[in-house]
Amino acid sequence: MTEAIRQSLRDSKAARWGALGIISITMFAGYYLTDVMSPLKPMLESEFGWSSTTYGIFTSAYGWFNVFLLMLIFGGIILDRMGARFTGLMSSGIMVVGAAIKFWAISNPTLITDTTFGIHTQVFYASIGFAIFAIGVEIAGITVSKIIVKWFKGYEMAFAMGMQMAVARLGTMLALAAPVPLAMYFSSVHTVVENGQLIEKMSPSISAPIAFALVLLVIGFIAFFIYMSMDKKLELSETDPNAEAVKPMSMNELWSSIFSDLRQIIGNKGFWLIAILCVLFYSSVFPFIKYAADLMVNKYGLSQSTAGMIPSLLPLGTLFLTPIFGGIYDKKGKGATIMIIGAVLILLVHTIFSLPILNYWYVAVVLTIVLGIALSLVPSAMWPSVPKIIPENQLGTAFSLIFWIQNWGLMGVPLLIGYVLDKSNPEVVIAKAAGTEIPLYDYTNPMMIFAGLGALAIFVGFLLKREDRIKGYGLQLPNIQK
Ligand SMILES: NCCCC[C@H](NC(=O)[C@@H](N)CCCCN)C(=O)O
Repeated sequence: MTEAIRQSLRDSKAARWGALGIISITMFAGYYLTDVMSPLKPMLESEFGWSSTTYGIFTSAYGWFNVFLLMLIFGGIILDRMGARFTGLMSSGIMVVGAAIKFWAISNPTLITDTTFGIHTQVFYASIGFAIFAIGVEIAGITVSKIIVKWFKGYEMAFAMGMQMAVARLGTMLALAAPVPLAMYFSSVHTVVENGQLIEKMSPSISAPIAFALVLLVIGFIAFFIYMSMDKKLELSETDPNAEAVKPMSMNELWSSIFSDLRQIIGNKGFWLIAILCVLFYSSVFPFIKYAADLMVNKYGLSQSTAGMIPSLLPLGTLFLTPIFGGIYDKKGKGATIMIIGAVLILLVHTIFSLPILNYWYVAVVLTIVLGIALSLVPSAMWPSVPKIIPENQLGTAFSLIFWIQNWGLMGVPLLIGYVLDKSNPEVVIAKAAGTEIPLYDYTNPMMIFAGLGALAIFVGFLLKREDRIKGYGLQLPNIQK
């Protein structure tokens, strides 16, 4: 046994970090497409006539198929049964298809005037594309998590997860900073009649940043092909030539193994606490990112072209901090405590954002940086804690269930925020309908919702710490085995 472990490919530092580098490219591209529309919200409103509710519908599409069609859960089951190579290739292919549909919808001006199922046809197809893409990016996320456990267990696992998340956040950062400059760079000039006069108008190309995403996703798809050969080598290096071949399962055995896995996972209280903490935490960060640029325009008086800059600082801090906190967890432990501190920061930041005072851009910068620290703390400890609660052969299913629960929040919260924003600002809705000058949105209520999620996350964090004490999961212990 010891001999077999010593000869495994994952014992080579270069091999495991090389594998991580390759799969990180796929996730980088996925995260870029996920948030590419955020800084474009004001443009979508002015160019295509979207409202905040429309934008909320589009954004919530991320969870439609994952949540209602249980795509994520199927993805986890497929991952545990078919393996990382098949699932990774399938999911990165789905990402490309979804992004292509979204690109087609956004770049097709003939869709602007019609409606489908009661919504703007353009929004409908863009949302369908985004929903398909989201199946891919979420299943790719769980696949990558399982791949990291496979290569790094007993080694620097939290650090590796932190590094992968850092590269993915680079994608988020690019998505917040690049789309407006890209849309402006590819803008076109056309002549319109206004007040009886012919005037030249600049129209930004909203589809250009999405075309860029499509190119990145194709590169990510190709990168996964390269990873597949490494995965095969890893498996060969760990296969015992004298071991008997595994007997294929009958259909009945397959179903009963799936149900037995599901039963064991959902009967585990630690799993539920991690999943609830996950949905509360992520719902107070990722949906916030979707509105952050708009918040900067409306609360802090920034121009549309610079508004994405401050939110892009959020992932910037996480690039360095997530691996650092992951490294601390690997060496010193204290996973539950790290998650609680992150949740406290969330509450603090969103409470200050909700106050109708301190409307200075530099306050927004400081708050965004602190939010970035929270976005480093919680994930750096949360994800490497899952393998301490769930056995490796059920990890794909467990990650997929956690992501599934999280997706309820990623889908519901942006929709809720868009709705609350329109409801709390009827004068904006009226002005848009009348075509008069649009007043600023008041973001107090949406930000209070985000703060409330942070408060609940702190509570659940303490429950998790208590459960860890009772069950001895080892969340407060280091990951590296000496
Ligand atoms: N190895 C940990 C993987 C989880 C990383 C986590 N991603 C998610 O939670 C996704 N379900 C949602 C991604 C949304 C992308 N903006 C993360 O912290 O990114």
